[in-house]
Amino acid sequence: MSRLQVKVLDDRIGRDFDLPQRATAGSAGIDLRAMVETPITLSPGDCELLPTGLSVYIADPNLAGMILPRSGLGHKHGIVLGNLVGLIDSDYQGPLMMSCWNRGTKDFTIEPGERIAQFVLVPIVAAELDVVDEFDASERGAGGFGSTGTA
Ligand SMILES: O=c1ccn([C@H]2C[C@H](O)[C@@H](COP(=O)(O)OP(=O)(O)OP(=O)(O)O)O2)c(=O)[nH]1
Ligand SMILES: [Mg+2]
Repeated sequence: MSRLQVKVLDDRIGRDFDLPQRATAGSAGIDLRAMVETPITLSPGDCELLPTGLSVYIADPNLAGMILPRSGLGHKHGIVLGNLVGLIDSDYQGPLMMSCWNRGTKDFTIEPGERIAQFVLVPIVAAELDVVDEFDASERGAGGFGSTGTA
């Protein structure tokens, strides 16, 4: 288990709402709460930047954070992320924000403290770019975008 530094920016966390945590011991993600002041209704197509009430400092450049949708909200209600996936740099120390997008067909109301997305830590391979004139030949070469067929 790794450690992650977190600042609580909203005093309702720890008082009215638990600090975000894993729903089960094996959960990959930590659910993030929408720390809005009042319920917010997203009409179909609406996208709002919502605070999590937290900032995190990952510190290790070999790690990054990702904010991902929750599958139940995404599949059943069309509530996903406006940036599809949020990527959190290891040196970012600002407020952790969620871009929340209603890609569905009905209004959806988010209550203060509702868990609407999840945070995961992932390893990063930081590569330097080596400029070359030719690549060593590979089996695929430049084929892509369906070049191998579907069967
Ligand atoms: O869903 C997100 C995505 C990003 N961030 C924060 C953390 C991240 O480290 C920073 C910058 O994100 P990114 O690099 O994706 O955005 P950018 O548009 O390239 O901004 P910048 O020029 O600041 O890098 O914004 C969030 O809080 N939530
Ligand atoms: Mg950037």
